[in-house]
Amino acid sequence: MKITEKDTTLTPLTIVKIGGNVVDNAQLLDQVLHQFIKLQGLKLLVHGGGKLATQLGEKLGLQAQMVGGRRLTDAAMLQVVTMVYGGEINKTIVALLQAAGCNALGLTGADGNLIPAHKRQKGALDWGFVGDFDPVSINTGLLQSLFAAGITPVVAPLTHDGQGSLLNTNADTIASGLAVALSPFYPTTLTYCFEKKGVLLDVEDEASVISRITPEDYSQYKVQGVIAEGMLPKLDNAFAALQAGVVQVRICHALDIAHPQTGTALCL
Ligand SMILES: Nc1ncnc2c1ncn2[C@@H]1O[C@H](COP(=O)(O)OP(=O)(O)O)[C@@H](O)[C@H]1O
Ligand SMILES: CC(=O)N[C@@H](CCC(=O)OP(=O)(O)O)C(=O)O
Repeated sequence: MKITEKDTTLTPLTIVKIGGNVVDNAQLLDQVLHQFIKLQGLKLLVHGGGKLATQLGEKLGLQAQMVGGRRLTDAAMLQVVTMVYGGEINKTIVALLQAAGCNALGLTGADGNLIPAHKRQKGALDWGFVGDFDPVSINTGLLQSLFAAGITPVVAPLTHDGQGSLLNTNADTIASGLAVALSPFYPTTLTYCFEKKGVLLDVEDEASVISRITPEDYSQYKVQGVIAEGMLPKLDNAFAALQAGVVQVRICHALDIAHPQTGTALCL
C-alpha cells in the first residue's frame, strides 16, 4: 500500500491526556474516545493508568509509593508499569480507536526513539526507574510523518534511557513535553481530562470549578492545600506548556473535551 503524505504544516493540533480513572472505566473511556475522534485537525492521545498499575502491583504484593503525585519505581514496579501502560492500556485504546474508524498507532517513548530520557534526579530521593526528559530531544519528525500519513499516535507514559531500559514517566509530563515540542510546527492545544469537572476549590464539590487559574493563584492554592496530590504534576506541567508557547491549556472532565468553555483554563 502506498501512503500518500499530506502537508499538515499549520494544521491545528489537539493533544488530549486521559487519566487513570478514565482509562479504568470502560464506558467512560469508550465515550471519550468517540468524542476524541470527532475533534477537528490533527490529534494525539496520551494516556495514564496509574490506578490500574497500583491495582496490579497490589495483586503481585507490591505497594505503590507516590511522592508529589509521582510513583517511585523499582525494578519490579517497572515490570508492572511496562505491562500495564505499554501493553494492556495502550493496545486496548488503539483497538477501540480502530473499531471507531480512527487509524491509531500505539507508542511508548522507546518506539521510534520518540522520547529519550534520563533517570529522574530530583532531591535526595532515589526515584528508581523514573524518567525525566527535555522536550527538545523528542523525535518530532516521527510524529510529523505519522500525522502526514493520517495516523493518530497514542502515547503511553514510558520513556527510555538509550541503554536498554524503559523509564516510568508521569503521563501529564509526557503530554506537556509533546505539546511543547510540537508547538513550533502546529498551533497546539493541550487538554488534560480526568474524572472531575476541572480544578476544584473544594475537591468534594463538583460545582466549585475554578474557571481560570494563574501561576500566582496556583502558588496560593498550594499553600492553602486546595490543590494537592496528582493535581500538582498536572498543573506544573500545564503551566510549563503555556509558558513554552502552547496556545491553550485546559483541565476538564473527560466528557467535555469537545467543549472548550468548560473546566479550568490556564492563563499567564
Ligand atoms: N483542587 C483539586 N481539584 C481537583 N482534583 C484535585 C484537587 N486537589 C487534588 N485533587 C486530586 O487530584 C486527582 C487528579 O490527579 P490524578 O489522580 O493524578 O489524575 P489523573 O490520573 O487523571 O492524571 C483528583 O482525582 C483529586 O483527587
Ligand atoms: C513516574 C510516574 O508517576 N508515572 C506515572 C505514569 C502513569 C500516570 O501518570 O498515570 P495517571 O495519569 O493515571 O496518573 C505512574 O506510574 O503513576
